[in-house]
Amino acid sequence: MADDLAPAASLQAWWGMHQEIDTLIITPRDMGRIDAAAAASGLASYGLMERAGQAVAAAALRRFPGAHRFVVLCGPGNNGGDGYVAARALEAAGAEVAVHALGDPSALRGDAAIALRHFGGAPRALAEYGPRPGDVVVDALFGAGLSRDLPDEAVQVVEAVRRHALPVLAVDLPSGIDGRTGEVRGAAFEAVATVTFMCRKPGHLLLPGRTLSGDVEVFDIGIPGRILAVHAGHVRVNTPYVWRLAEPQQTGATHKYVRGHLAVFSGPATATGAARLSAAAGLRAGAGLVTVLSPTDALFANAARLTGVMLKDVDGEADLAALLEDERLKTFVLGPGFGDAGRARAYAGLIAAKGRRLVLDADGISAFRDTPDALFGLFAGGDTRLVLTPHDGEFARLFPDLAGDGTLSKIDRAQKAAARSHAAVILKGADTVIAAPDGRALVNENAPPWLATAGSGDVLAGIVGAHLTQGMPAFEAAASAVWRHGEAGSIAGKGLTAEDLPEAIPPWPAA
Ligand SMILES: NC(=O)C1=CN([C@@H]2O[C@H](COP(=O)(O)OP(=O)(O)OC[C@H]3O[C@@H](n4cnc5c(N)ncnc54)[C@H](O)[C@@H]3O)[C@@H](O)[C@H]2O)[C@@H](O)CC1
Ligand SMILES: [K+]
Repeated sequence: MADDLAPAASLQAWWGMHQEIDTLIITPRDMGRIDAAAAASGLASYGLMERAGQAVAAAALRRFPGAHRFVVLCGPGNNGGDGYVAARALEAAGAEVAVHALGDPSALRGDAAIALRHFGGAPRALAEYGPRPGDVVVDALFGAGLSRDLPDEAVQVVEAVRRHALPVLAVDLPSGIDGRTGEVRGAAFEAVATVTFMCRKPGHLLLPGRTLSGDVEVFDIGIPGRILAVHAGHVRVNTPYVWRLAEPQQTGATHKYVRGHLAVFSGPATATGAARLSAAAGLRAGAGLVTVLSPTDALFANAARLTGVMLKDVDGEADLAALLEDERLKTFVLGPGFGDAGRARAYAGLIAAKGRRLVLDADGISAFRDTPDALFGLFAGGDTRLVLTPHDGEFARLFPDLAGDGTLSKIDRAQKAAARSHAAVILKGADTVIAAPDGRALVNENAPPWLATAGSGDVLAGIVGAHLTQGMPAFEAAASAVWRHGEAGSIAGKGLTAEDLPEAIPPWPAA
């Protein structure tokens, strides 16, 4: 199994065409490379720290004009250094400031030691901090360098601040959030807002870090975009910038077959609704034609409830094999409400053998729980023709080792799964990650919380299918589907049901 990601150099060029600095997601490891490159280019690193700390102070003053006191908590690394700069700037602005340090400040090195020297004051010990009403906490204990669980001393302060319900402004990341994974290491501050530098980190977008970061402000401390772009990895925020060049062309001459024919497999008579939701979403999302392929016993149930979408009796492999003779049927959605695992495996095999594209969702994914490698083998080689849309539970069925590896972030899991399965993987959740076999990954952030409702996934599968059948590459088809699905959730609004979603799928965003 080739799990090692070795993104091709050409990917850098791929991103280059889609480059927008504010869509970059920089891991702490990428940030190390960027720091080194910035230093090599002659940028003075203390200048970066000075601008970072000043930005934090400005945010504190702007966000908390009524603060009685700013309590700056400074850690043993450069995050603490930012804190000392901020403390100095807050004092210069006339605010009341208290500074408490974790560890011995005289042990600070490099830029952080310079920042302490410029601050000039003597920080008190962290354990001496006694929360008071009116305090605003500026959390500069740990940022990108957090490498293990928070020490007890810090945990106690986190708890005291929470007990007193004091507002927290975090520097770079709330202390305790792992910047690479978004996980809590022992305990973490819950920030009203976080000021981070240049780009967001995975910990700002992946849960629970996303929630605990509050509003994230990204401040430009002066590292040239060119350096960021070259040394960034292959993770971005899912925005139209990433896939707009792959959007299907809508010309006056667009013909329904040019826009592609999508087929969605229905489950048995007792479970047909999921397929119809997918089909309705596929039609709305731009497929020229959509057909529900129904087992014979479910034909009536489907026929009574379909308009616009066509219906065909497909009740077994022979029927499907015959249907696959029609070259215009390019894309299939298999899984929503499907039920029959044996039949799902057989259908997937036929679709793969005929070189068609497949969105495998729900029961279609679970059907391969005992033989995931058989599925991955079906779609190996050539362009990516498979899109997998698991939630965490389904993911664990196909990739139990990845699901159980606590060292991996959600981004890592999706990337490794995509490489292994030769599929574009949509790892669903409030922080959906989309990954390609070549190592590209996107984190989605436009989904409102109420989108997590029964049937929502069926709609998403249909949108992916519509995009694939219009000829979009799998990764772009998947990513743009997740984005349009999120927009549909916002448009349909709070209290939506999945039935409301197809109607609410928005047009493509203006290029
Ligand atoms: N990357 C950049 O270009 C810039 C980074 N800046 C700041 O620098 C920060 C990163 O600085 P560092 O790499 O020094 O990292 P941190 O300041 O986040 O923490 C690293 C220090 O904490 C120690 N440490 C890590 N986990 C610990 C734990 N659980 N318990 C006790 N000690 C622990 C490490 O040994 C190290 O001394 C960023 O978060 C940001 O705030 C800014 O100064 C602006 C420029
Ligand atoms: K922090």
